[in-house]
Amino acid sequence: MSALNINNLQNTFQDALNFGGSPGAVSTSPTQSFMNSLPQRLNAAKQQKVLKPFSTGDMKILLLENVNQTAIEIFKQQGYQVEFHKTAMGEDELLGKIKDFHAIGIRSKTKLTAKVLEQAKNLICIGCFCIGTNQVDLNYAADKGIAVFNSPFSNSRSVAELVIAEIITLARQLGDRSIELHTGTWNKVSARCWEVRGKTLGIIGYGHIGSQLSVLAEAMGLHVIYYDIVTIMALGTAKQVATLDELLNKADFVSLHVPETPETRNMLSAPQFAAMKDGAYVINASRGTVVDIPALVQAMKANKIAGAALDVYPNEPGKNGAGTYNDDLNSWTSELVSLPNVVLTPHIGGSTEEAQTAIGIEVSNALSKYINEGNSVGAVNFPEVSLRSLDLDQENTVRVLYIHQNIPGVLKTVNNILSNHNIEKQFSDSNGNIAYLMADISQVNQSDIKQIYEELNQTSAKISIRLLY
Ligand SMILES: NC(=O)c1ccc[n+]([C@@H]2O[C@H](COP(=O)([O-])OP(=O)(O)OC[C@H]3O[C@@H](n4cnc5c(N)ncnc54)[C@H](O)[C@@H]3O)[C@@H](O)[C@H]2O)c1
Ligand SMILES: O=C(O)[C@H](O)COP(=O)(O)O
Repeated sequence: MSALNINNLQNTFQDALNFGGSPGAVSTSPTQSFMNSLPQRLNAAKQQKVLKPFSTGDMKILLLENVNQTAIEIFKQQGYQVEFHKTAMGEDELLGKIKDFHAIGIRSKTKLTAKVLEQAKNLICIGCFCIGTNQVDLNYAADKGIAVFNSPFSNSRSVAELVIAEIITLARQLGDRSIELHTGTWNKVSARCWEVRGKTLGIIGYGHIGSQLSVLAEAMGLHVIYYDIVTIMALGTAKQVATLDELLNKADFVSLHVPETPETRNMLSAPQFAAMKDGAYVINASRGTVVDIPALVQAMKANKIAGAALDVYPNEPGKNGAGTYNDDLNSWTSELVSLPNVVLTPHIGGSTEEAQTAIGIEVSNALSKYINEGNSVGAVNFPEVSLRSLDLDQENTVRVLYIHQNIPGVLKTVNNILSNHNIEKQFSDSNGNIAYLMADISQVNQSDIKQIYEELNQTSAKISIRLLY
């Protein structure tokens, strides 16, 4: 049994991968019970037999940003070579390195730009071991036939819990009282300190995190309103409002939970702060570009905004350590840190043991299934294609993975090439400019394989081909 992994960029037979073992599937689920049973799940995932390349030692995976150890264990279990780094990598370092790897695992700091991906001649897939995927040029990756996976909700609860803590922290000025005592000042005050019961929380973006936050906030007696670009079912007694301005006019606490997009850039800036209630609070644990920080600083200096909790920033350091967060990265840092009732955290919304373990398992399994079987379910930039595992008991069966431009006539051409064999099963789907065909063909002799590859490689719509057998 062997498999060809042929990348269109080189137009050569690049890797010869084989696979053996019994077909199987590793499934994950994001529920609380899933999180509670993580150790058992990890063991199960490790023990489960999956289709895997025979020469797994050829697969090279680069893991950055201290991706959870569970991922390393699962990749090693597959037999892949793993290179692990605790920090993010800058563009120059990536440009020199990425061409050697078949897969890369990152979190929110490493930028996979078109310039970097252009050098990624061997890259099959990218794993974002987090929710956000804005750090990857998703369209460019798709155009190159590189599938991108993430973990859509494994850290949602962790972020929602952090925001709950911040709502009370801001209402009671806990950050300032703590700093004062740390520096020797006893300052027992009740002025402008409030209970949160009966206050209104305005949630911008009612997705996985926003809706989870809604449930927790109502349990503490907050009234919840939310604004979203799509109509979403309210949980509990929360109410969707029609406009952002309506939310800003009514909320005592405003918490942002939108992705980084062109539309969300500076979503809260001077006009939005002006529209908020006097003495309102702002919480941003989404992306640093969503809040115009200089405008926030002005609104706080004018006593319009009574406090802010920020977990994310327009420029974030790629590693931990003193001096990494300073005016070199963000020109407004010194003004922000000098304001009262400002809570600053270093992008830790999703940084809990539970979330990181769950993400490690989920994303490494998704990447393994894509590498070993071609299964792209869960990809964020790519057609989602899956076939049940290849029947390894059946002799002379080959799985064809053909990624191509989404233009008319391609399936006819490809099926013509495959037509001398028996097409056991086939699935094709498209997403924008990209289409992906997966087919299991039987009655294929060793000598046919090279010919199939060469004929597929001649097709003008081809982006990349892998043959698993
Ligand atoms: N601080 C952290 O550590 C941390 C952790 C996880 C996620 N995040 C960030 O939080 C974001 C939200 O996460 P999620 O899992 O809830 O995402 P999600 O996709 O489940 O929800 C996002 C919601 O925002 C809405 N939305 C999009 N554009 C909007 C706009 N212009 N106006 C109003 N609503 C809009 C969407 O319709 C959706 O309902 C992520 O994209 C990520 O950037 C940060
Ligand atoms: O997108 C996410 O999931 C969060 O921003 C967390 O990112 P991190 O894994 O880099 O902490």
